[in-house]
Formats: sequence, C-alpha cells, structure tokens
Amino acid sequence: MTLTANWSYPNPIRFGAGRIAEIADACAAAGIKKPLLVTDKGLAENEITHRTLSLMEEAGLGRALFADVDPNPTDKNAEAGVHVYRDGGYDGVIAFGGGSGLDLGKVIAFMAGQTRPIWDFEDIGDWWTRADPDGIAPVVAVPTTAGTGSEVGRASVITNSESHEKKIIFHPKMLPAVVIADPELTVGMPKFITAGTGLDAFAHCVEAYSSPHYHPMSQGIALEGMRLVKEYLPRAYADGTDIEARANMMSAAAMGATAFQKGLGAIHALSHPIGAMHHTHHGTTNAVCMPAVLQFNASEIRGRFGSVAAYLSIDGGFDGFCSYVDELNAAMNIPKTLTDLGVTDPDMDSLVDAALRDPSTGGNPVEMTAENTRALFEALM
Ligand SMILES: NC(=O)c1ccc[n+]([C@@H]2O[C@H](COP(=O)([O-])OP(=O)(O)OC[C@H]3O[C@@H](n4cnc5c(N)ncnc54)[C@H](O)[C@@H]3O)[C@@H](O)[C@H]2O)c1
Ligand SMILES: [Fe+2]
Repeated sequence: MTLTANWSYPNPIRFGAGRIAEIADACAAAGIKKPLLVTDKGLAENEITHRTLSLMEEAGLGRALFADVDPNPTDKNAEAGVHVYRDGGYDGVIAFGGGSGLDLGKVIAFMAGQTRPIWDFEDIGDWWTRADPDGIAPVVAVPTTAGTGSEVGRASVITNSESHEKKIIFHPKMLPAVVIADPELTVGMPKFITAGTGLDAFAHCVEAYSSPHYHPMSQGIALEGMRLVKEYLPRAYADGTDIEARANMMSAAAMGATAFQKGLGAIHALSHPIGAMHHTHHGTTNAVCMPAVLQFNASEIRGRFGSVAAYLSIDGGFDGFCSYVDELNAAMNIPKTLTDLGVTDPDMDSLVDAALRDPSTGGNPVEMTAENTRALFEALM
C-alpha cells in the first residue's frame, strides 16, 4: 500500500514523505508570492526549518522567518508577528511547526488585515463575524509534530499574557489554504514530544467520541483515529525513524482535529488552564488528565466505549479501555499526577474558574460544576 495521497477534507492535504519539496508549488496554489515562515523558537535553528527556507529561496520566494514564538504562544507573540508581517509587505504565511508554530502562523495571517484587537475574535457565539474577511491572508500549514491537527482547523489557541488563560481565536477562513503533511519532518521530535503530541491526537479522538453532540461523521473518524494511535504511537515512540508509524500518526493527528469539530471536553478544559498557568506541554497534560476524566464521565460513556474497545481489540469493554489507557500512558512515560508533571502550588480557584469558562467544557458529557471540577483537579495533584 502506498502512503501518498491528495485529500480535500477538510482542506487540501498533500500527504506523504518528502512532500515538503512541494512548498513553492503549495504557495503558488495558495496565491502566495512573498511568504513569511512562522515557527517557534525551538525550531528556528532546526535543520527542517533551514531546508524549508532554502527550498523557498531557490524558488524565488525569499527566506523570511519569524520565530519569536513561545510554546503555548501568546498575544504578545502574535502582536510582534503581525508587526513583522505588515512591515515586510508579505502576502501570506507558511505556518510551520507543532501546534505553537501553526497556531501563531494562522493568527498572524488572520490578524494581518484586521483593525480590531485579537480578543474581539474569541470563539464565543458569532464574534468571528466581526472580522473583515478580506483582511485575512492565506496560509500554507506544515505540521512538524503529529498531535494538534491545527493544520486542518479553523482556530488558534492563544494564551492571554495578562490573565494567563488560553483562549480560542476562531474564523472559518483561518482554515489553511493548503497543508503539506510530510511525516519525514516529524522524525527528529524528541521522544517525550512524540509521546505527548501523539496522546493529544488520542485525546481529541476520545473527547470527540465522548461528546454528546450529533455528528456521525466525526464518530467514525475519531474511532479510526484511536485505532491508528493504538497501532502506531508505540512504534513511533520506539523508533522515531519508522516512517510508516510517523505517517499514520500524522493521519491520526489530522483525524483528531477533524473529529473535534463535534466538541471536546473535560480533558481539554482542565489541561488548558494548567498549560497557560504552569507552562506544561499541552498533549502531555491531556494524557495526565485522561484516566481521571474517563472515570468522571463513566456514567455517560460506558456503553459507547464498549464499542470502541471492541473495535480496538481490547477485552473488557469500557473498563478494559480504561486499563489500556493506563498502560499506554505508562509505556509513554507519562507522569501519573500533575505534581509529577511539575505543577507546584497551583491556584485552585483560578484553575477551576478558567476550566469552567473554557469552550471545551460545554462538550463534556457530564456537566462540569465548580465542585466536581475542583475535585478532579485535586485528585490529579
Ligand atoms: N489549534 C488547535 O486546534 C490546537 C489543538 C490542540 C493543541 N493546540 C495548541 O498547540 C500547542 C502545542 O502544540 P504541540 O504539542 O505540537 O507542541 P509545540 O508546537 O509547542 O512543540 C513542542 C516542542 O517540540 C519542538 N518541535 C516541534 N516539532 C519538532 C520536530 N519535528 N523536531 C524537533 N523538535 C520539534 C518545538 O520546537 C517545541 O519545543 C499548544 O499551544 C496547544 O494549546 C492547538
Ligand atoms: Fe489538544
């Protein structure tokens, strides 16, 4: 079976090893002649970034780079990037990286021609209609981790540097025009990032599948996404150069984010404030939270996850699935508690408040209250 394809759902995805070579063609397809490549600080000096800049330069697209992007990127990073974008006269963005580089690249392109402040476009009701659609620059998205699936999403997660809350900026036109999903770019990920990002993809599928909203298409995608993670994440973790495993994890990541159009839930609602206040890695934080959230939701999801267990060849229905998640976390060296993850002296009141305000909260099958959310955080410490 060949692992190369052209997909158009939800956006055009050029999928396959080595396809970063098509970066100039992807820019042309997106109508970009003078791109700004946006990535995070960690990738600025990485060989995959240098190679992509060289490919751009050889094609006459220049080699402009903006890399002042933190993990869990902030409004300050966005502001600085928009400034560079406008000053340089660019006409589009190559959003390159894990979720941090992708989300910030998407937000720079979105804010390029807006006059309102970024927080006017939070994913609340129809705030996105305030945006000037003509002021949104095109994006070519190039994921270098296999987790967030931001390359197929219409949103960016940006941390408010004053309130230390993660906020979601949304616009339908924030969906990247073209994606290059090249699994070779993910080969150099450190082991703990392979694990954490892979488990983020898994969390997206688990939460989309758990959410009570009606979306059978998402159900199917989430189910197969979970199966791919089960089969290929241990392989990608054991041998980072296993391209078949890397390719299937890249698919699982895009599938998770496609599926979570249906909704997310308590894993993300808890993880977002922890990441924003304690600077932990997003996917790893989700993985720590998942076992407790599965138990929290048991009354609503037990039956549904019996089918998941059967599809994933796991014995024991919902309980078997929960045991499998514990084993997977242990195999990926995921800390058992938030304390072990490095969360010390948490401000519980702020964490609970932020979790209840998080947009993921509404998708959880069991209603989250101040009491049960505090109890969840305390159990996770
Ligand atoms: N937009 C969305 O739909 C969505 C969904 C989930 C998460 N997120 C957001 O995405 C961010 C997390 O993204 P992430 O988990 O991909 O991590 P990340 O982008 O923060 O990257 C983690 C680290 O890995 C490094 N890295 C990335 N690719 C590499 C590679 N190929 N080789 C070597 N090092 C590499 C980065 O430099 C960084 O130091 C968070 O801010 C989270 O809130 C967004
Ligand atoms: Fe996530």
